[in-house]
Amino acid sequence: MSTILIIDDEKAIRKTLNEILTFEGYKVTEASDGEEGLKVFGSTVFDVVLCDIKMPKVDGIEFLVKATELNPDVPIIMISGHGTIETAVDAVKKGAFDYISKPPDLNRMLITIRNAMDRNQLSKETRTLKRKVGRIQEMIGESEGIARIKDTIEKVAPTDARVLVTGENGVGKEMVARWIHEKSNRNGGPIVEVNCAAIPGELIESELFGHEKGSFTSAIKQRIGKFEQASGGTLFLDEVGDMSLSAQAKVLRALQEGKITRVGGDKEISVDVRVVAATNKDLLKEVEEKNFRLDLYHRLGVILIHVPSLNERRDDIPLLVDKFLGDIASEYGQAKKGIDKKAMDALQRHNWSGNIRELRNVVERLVILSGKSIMLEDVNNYVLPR
Ligand SMILES: Nc1ncnc2c1ncn2[C@@H]1O[C@H](COP(=O)(O)OP(=O)(O)OP(=O)(O)O)[C@@H](O)[C@H]1O
Repeated sequence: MSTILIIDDEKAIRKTLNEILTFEGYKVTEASDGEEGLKVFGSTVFDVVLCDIKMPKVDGIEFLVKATELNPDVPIIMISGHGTIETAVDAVKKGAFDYISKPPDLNRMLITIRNAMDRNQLSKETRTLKRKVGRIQEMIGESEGIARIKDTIEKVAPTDARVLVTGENGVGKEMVARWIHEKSNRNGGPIVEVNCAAIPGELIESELFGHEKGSFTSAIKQRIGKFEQASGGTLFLDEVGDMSLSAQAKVLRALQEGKITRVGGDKEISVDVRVVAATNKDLLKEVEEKNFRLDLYHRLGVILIHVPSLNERRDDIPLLVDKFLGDIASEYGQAKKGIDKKAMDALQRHNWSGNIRELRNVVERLVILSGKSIMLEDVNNYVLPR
């Protein structure tokens, strides 16, 4: 059922609009001023908002500006009273979907709402399409290790089971997480990534759970956290081994109860999120050293997927080299370069230290520096022995 938020300080108007729209089959929520409107808007996603311009505390324009910052996708229709038409036009310039005049003409109002709903639907579809176009790359590899991973992904993706992906840097852990999401029933929803190592300890909780305005010095406005953003989809916690113990405790609670509380807030918000985590650390060792909670380890690692390093799956190297030769050629707008068998054998035997990213860099270097075709001597010259 499509949802509408009505914000108006005049009770009679709210009541009338509510009755009409409920009769039309919409689910309606009311707020009596911009401040209350922002609170409700911040905790629920509506399809359309109807907002009066002249209101006490936070007026319609202020609501529009703040709400658009919080979620630019929800169309907001301004309700303009006598003398606020100019402001209404201004509001449209500021991003409002449209405006209707008070007292509203019933047909025009319903058409405007229908159009707003259509635009909302369209932007949702565009997002889904964009996700599909920006599709994740194919997972290359026929080695036993990769075949087992692909098989596990097929089995676990459609369940909501949590998965912990382990392996060295650059082995393809993120790719595994993206495929789990892609093959799951949540693939219409978002996959939201958090790199726990890249976020300073004191900010991680606000990053994950969001914060209310003023909850700490730099919290100048309300912010939705990654758990909420990922609702209906998948949350990918990368480098989970680097998360602080206090954030671990909150993540554990979120996983146990399916609820989060924003930093500085007191309301519990339900989230429907599947978590896939990844780490290059030995988490059980981290548990022994008291850097990681055992209970969280068990919560995260229902299914364990270990991605082997490149040196442990040498059979895949020729396939990866071939794929990169193709990718690089199309990036450069050139014909795909050939590679001599001896050169390929040398790449396959090479002692790789930096996994797939290093392999790709090496292939790119060879494409740039070698002649018509990549020869053994190019590999000897341009790939440092280890
Ligand atoms: N099997 C594969 N086939 C093709 N490309 C791959 C494969 N595995 C990884 N890649 C590519 O290698 C790069 C590194 O992969 P990814 O980011 O998934 O690794 P990671 O283990 O998550 O790395 P990090 O530990 O640095 O987060 C990416 O560009 C990815 O597309």
